[in-house]
Order: sequence, then structure tokens, then C-alpha cells
Amino acid sequence: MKRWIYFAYGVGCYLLFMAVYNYMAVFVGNLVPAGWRDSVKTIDSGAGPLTAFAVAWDVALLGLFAVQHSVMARPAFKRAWTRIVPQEIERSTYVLASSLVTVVVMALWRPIDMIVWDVANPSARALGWTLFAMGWAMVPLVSLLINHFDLFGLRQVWLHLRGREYTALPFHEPLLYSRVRHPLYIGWAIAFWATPTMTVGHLLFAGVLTLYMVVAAMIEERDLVAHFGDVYEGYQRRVPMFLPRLRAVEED
Ligand SMILES: C[S@@+](CC[C@H](N)C(=O)[O-])C[C@H]1O[C@@H](n2cnc3c(N)ncnc32)[C@H](O)[C@@H]1O
Repeated sequence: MKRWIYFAYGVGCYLLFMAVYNYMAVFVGNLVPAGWRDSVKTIDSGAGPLTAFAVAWDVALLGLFAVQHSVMARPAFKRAWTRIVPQEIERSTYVLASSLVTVVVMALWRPIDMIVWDVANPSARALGWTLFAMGWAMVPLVSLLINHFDLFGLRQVWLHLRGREYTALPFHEPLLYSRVRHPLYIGWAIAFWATPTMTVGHLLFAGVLTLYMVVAAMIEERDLVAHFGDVYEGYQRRVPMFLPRLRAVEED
């Protein structure tokens, strides 16, 4: 019975994350039909002036997101945390906490409507939207490369349901991972930055989260070196963090 409860909990956390992820794309892209703009919150919905308070408020919300994400992902936190939360549902609980914090950030977000750029050319606008769609598609696709189901806690509850021991995933460098070490974060950055109309609020969101991902990647790599040892250190020497090397430059 307990196995089924854990499994249902894991699936529930996963489905909640998927719903939040889809709403986040709507939120960041302001993808709300005209008639619904008063009732569905987006990054730019409602008039919001540029004030020091609005900037501080939004940065504090993003700080909350960063702290939850990074602290709960650390091995030391997990060791302490799993004295309270069963090991099998630790990852699902992380996914649940991340989803709830993301909902809080979006719900309490204060839009700052001053325009930074607004592309007029229709082809350039279409290019902006194409990049936006690519970014939001890239995140789940890249997660499939390393192991989507482990990342979101489903593998853990599935193995438990089948009465099998959890095994940590091996190091690998499939497709994009052979060009850059953090393609998932590249996907997020594209999703946040690609827009034909950029407001100060949206710029703050994209800028702070991009900065956070750079710091998060450095912290994550310390754990990956501790976990995979020489293999990951060799990977660090061969493969750049975020920007792929151009072959022509490599051969020079
Ligand atoms: C949220 S994912 C982000 C992965 C990476 N930072 C990126 O942007 O693509 C974090 C987890 O992916 C796993 N991971 C990252 N790189 C990996 C690799 N090359 N091989 C296996 N697992 C990896 C680690 O377990 C890490 O905790």
C-alpha cells in the first residue's frame, strides 16, 4: 500500500510540475487572449511603474526561488532532509517544492511595464517567437537526454513500486552534452530572453535567473566532480560550460 501511495505522490508532483511549466511559458510569453488579460497573470500584466520597491520585490521573489532550488539540491541538505522525508520520495518532494515556489513567484510578481525593446519588423518578431518556442521546447527535450524521469522523481517512485533498489545514473554526454556542459540552462536562458517585446520587468526576470543559472552551474559542478571524480574533471577540460566551441577555432 505504501509503495502505491509513494508512486501516486510522485506522479502527482510530476503532473503539477508539468502544469506549472506550461503556465510558466504562458506567463513569460504573455500568451493570454485579449479577453482574459484581466484574470490571468503574466509577467507584464497590469500597469506597473518602475520603482525601487518593485525591483527589490521581484529580486527578492527570484532570490526565494534561487535559495529553494540550490539549497534543496545539495547532497548535505538531502542527507539531513531524508531523516524526515523518505528517500524514495525525496526528489518528488523537491519537484513539489520547486513548483510551489515558482507559483508563488508568478502570483506575487510585480510587472514593470517600461519597454526596453519592441521589435517592429514582422519577420524579426516572428524570429523572436520562434526562438521563444525553441527555448521552451528545448528544456524538456534536453532533460530527456540525461534522464527526464530521474530528474523529476518518477524513476525513484517507480523502482520503489517494483521493489527494486535505486541506482544512481552514470556520467554520460549525449548529443548536446558533448558540445556544452549545461544545455538545459541554455534552453532556459533562450526561453527567458527570446521575446519581440521586452519590458523592464521581463528583463529583470531573465537577467536575475540567468545570473542565478551561472552560479547554480558552478555549485552543481562541485557536486558532480565529487560524485564522478576524474571523469567529470576531464569533461570540464574538454567541453565548455555554456558556449560551444566553433570547430574552425578548435582546429586553428
Ligand atoms: C537540473 S539538471 C541540469 C543539468 C545541467 N546543469 C544542464 O544544464 O544541462 C542537474 C542534474 O543533472 C545531472 N547531470 C548533469 N550533467 C550530467 C552528465 N553529464 N551526466 C550525467 N548526469 C548529469 C546531475 O545529476 C545533476 O544533479
